[in-house]
Amino acid sequence: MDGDELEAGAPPDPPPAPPEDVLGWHNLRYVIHRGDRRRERTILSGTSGIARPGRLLGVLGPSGSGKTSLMTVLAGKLRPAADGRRKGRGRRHATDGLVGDVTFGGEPFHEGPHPASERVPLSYIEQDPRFFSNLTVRETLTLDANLHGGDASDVDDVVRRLGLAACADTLVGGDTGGKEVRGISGGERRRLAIACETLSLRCSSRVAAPEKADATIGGAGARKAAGGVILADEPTTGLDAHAADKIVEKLAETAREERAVVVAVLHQPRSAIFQKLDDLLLLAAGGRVAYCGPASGALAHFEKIDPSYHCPTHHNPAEFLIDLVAINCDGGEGAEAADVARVDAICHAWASTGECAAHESVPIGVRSNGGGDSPGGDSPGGDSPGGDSPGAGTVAAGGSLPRQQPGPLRQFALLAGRAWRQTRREAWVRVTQLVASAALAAAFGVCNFKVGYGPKSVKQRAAVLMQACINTSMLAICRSLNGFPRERATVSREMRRKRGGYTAGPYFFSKLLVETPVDMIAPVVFGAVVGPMVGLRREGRGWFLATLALQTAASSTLGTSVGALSPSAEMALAIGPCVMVLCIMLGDETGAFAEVPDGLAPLANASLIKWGFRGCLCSEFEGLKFDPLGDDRAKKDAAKTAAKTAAKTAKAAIVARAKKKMDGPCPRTGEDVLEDMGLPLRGGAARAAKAQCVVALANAALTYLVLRFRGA
Ligand SMILES: Nc1ncnc2c1ncn2[C@@H]1O[C@H](COP(=O)(O)OP(=O)(O)OP(=O)(O)O)[C@@H](O)[C@H]1O
Repeated sequence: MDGDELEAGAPPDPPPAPPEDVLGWHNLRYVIHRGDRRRERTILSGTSGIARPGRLLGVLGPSGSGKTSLMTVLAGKLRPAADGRRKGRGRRHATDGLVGDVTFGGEPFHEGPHPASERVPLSYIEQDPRFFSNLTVRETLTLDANLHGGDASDVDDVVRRLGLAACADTLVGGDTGGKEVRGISGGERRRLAIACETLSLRCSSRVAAPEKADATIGGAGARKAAGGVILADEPTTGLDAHAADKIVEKLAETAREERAVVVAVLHQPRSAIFQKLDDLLLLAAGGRVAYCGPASGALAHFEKIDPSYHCPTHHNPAEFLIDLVAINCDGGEGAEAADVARVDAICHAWASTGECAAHESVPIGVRSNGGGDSPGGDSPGGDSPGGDSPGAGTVAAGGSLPRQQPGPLRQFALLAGRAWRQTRREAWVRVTQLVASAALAAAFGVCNFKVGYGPKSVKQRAAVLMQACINTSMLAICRSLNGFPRERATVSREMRRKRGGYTAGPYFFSKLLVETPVDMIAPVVFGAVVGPMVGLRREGRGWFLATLALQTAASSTLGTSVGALSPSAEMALAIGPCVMVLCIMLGDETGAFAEVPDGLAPLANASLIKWGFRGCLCSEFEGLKFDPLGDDRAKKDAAKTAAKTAAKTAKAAIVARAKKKMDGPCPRTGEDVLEDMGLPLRGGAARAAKAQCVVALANAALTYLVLRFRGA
């Protein structure tokens, strides 16, 4: 078109046809080197293929053929790096290399400044999906819907569609930090995972226009945006045939109804499951592609390669196909060579097809309708539910925004509600803590009953206070080390969601706000029992209890920061107690555990035990009066005996002997004790409380930053 035509008002070129929402992977090559090149292992070798919207693609192949590795790459957990090194979480190897492209709608899916995965909802259903154990199925889905800006009608709909109505009010169960809670079955769990992803796709795909805000997918006033991508890694493993069948049925339905690209790795699916697959990707060892196209055309394709590759009637086609590309290493050299030759021939046959060439090219023909590139004459574009309207399934410019995603405050409120439910339903943990704390306090009280005000009571008081401090800290740190890292897997999945996810702040601070006050109850009960039994100074008991409560907060946040920094729950549990012992060593003001060298003294300021113990000491000894001949228990007994058996002079002699037995000279006041320890004589408890708050805030800030920048 020349300039004259433009000036004459000729219509401009029509905009290019929107790219079809096809997920493609092109020439993926993933090699692992173990130390040197001779120990190179090829996991994926030139793996290419496509998955179409509205269709369920089943990934089959013998064990070790690279199915999970491929899913990891598609999910973006493993990405090609410019220098060929492996990126992302997990173990790193010196020369690990992944090259190739993953595209969606012809655009890079994970790479580049604006990857398609930023606007296309992407879900990864793990083999063992994790949820909060003390929430019911409905509560889990409702929270998900609310985080996506959806409502109860969305929840009701997915509950019905995924067949979860019967267990909607059952606890999900499992272990997220407490005891193993009995809950829904394995199959229901997987269906719940699919329900969550369906909900996510549905809410995310809504058109943001206010007048259409309440339209549901497929209903008036709404149109389907990019249906999203669901990747399911072995969703049927460990389930009985019927439950596995149901899962695949639901995945296929989700693909159709949400117009999503659904890719599922399946292990030895039975015939009924194979029939439910729309498309099939068959991998041989090393991630080599033996077939990628409509499942209905697979058997014909192999028969075309060699008529002997004919699947006998009544034979499970999935098993037949997997056997066809499996290499039997136990059958002797000859048999193995024959298997290798057969698999080579099959993979070469696929590599020479036009479909394979189309899948390999980047970007592949995804911008066209793509209906003609399927083998076996079966046209995926033709029968794709999403293919009925050219406009349907296109991604709105800039992505279709979901309806009213909740802001941080709303997220905070929703997550605080969940934390509260989880905490409330773990009442048995709290009751156990309370009983254990009260029993421990009683034991302490009996062993140090009414220590009195004699010289010996100085050590006894200090010992009780130190033990109270350590007990409080251990209780709190164990609780958060046990709970926090375990729920990280669930939280990490939720936080990573592009839509309906939440940020570190609302999650962490809602958890802190709900759990910490509840965690404070047991130590306060401990202090309330120990104080009167031991005979701690009555006026100082308020500060004593407050110090224990703050100690709980500081220790909980220390536990969460260790949990956030540790890669796994097991490592957190290994590191946490060591950190606590270090805190005890550095924080012991009496020098009973260790003499901290001067060089390490600044480090001691980070010890929460130091401030907790100091707070307890100051609250106890400030204003305390001692009596060298007073009501020390030993002396009392001695004096009583003396009164009965001897005259006044004899009594004096006994008292003198008792005094001699005591440890050193008796201080006159608590301030003498504080002075000896180098502690402030006035207001020490308040200053220690401030320092405890600083330690707690520093740990909370560290946890927040780790969650914020590294994710849960
Ligand atoms: N990080 C790694 N280091 C070493 N080997 C690896 C690594 N990742 C994958 N492999 C190897 O690559 C091969 C493919 O692994 P992958 O888990 O993808 O296979 P799979 O087809 O999913 O197997 P299965 O069906 O048994 O689950 C396996 O032999 C595995 O041992």
